[in-house]
Amino acid sequence: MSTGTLVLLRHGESEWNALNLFTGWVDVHLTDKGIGEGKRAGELLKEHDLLPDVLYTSLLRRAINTANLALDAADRHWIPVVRDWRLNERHYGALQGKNKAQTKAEYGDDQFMLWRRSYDTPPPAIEAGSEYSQDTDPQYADIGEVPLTECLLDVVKRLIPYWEDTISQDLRAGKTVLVTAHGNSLRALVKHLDGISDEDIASVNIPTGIPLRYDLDENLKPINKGGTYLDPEAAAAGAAAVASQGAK
Ligand SMILES: O=C(O)[C@@H](CO)OP(=O)(O)O
Repeated sequence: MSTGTLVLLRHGESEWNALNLFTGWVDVHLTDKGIGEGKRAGELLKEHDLLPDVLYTSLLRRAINTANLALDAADRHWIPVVRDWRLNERHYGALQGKNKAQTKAEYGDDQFMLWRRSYDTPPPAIEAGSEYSQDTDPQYADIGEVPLTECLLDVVKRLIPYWEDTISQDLRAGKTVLVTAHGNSLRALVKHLDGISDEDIASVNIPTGIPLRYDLDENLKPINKGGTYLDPEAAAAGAAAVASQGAK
């Protein structure tokens, strides 16, 4: 059987994306625009005859709800679903709930970029038990130690073993796999797939709500390096908008 097809989808715009707040593991809702993006993503899947056999999502409602909207629009609402915390967004530590523009103004461009896009420098840890910490959240009771902050390297360390054990196996079995997750958890996966260096990953940004298709060889290496967005123009505009967050 030939190797399956991978489709990555970042959730649609969330309420905290719209407010320009660092989000991480805070479980915020989609905006009306985000709901529309989820539906549009499903229409794109249908138009491109890219119909998933199985869905993987994080445990966060913005990814779960985006995937449900997309699959409903693509008439694939019935496929099996696997949800796992290892697909969660990067934990943003003490920055969770803080405004990006204010953080940039307060700490300066370099520190802001270091926290936001460096590979191995995590933001300061969030205080356990504080409003935007997940350390006492029953949702994560069985995962051992809930992170108090993460850099992208930490996400790679939790996500890639999971990828090897689960998603890869479905791809090797020839399935079309939809992974609905987050800006930074998908950056970790794209880094692994495309072999992007620790430095170059800083300039890779994933737009909300646009399916990104990867065709993989038998070693699960991309045949189309960087993948192919189903709406390339909207994806370029969306990625540029993510890159410039914090500017205002
Ligand atoms: O706030 C976040 O959790 C992420 C994704 O929205 O933001 P950033 O793109 O700044 O890493």
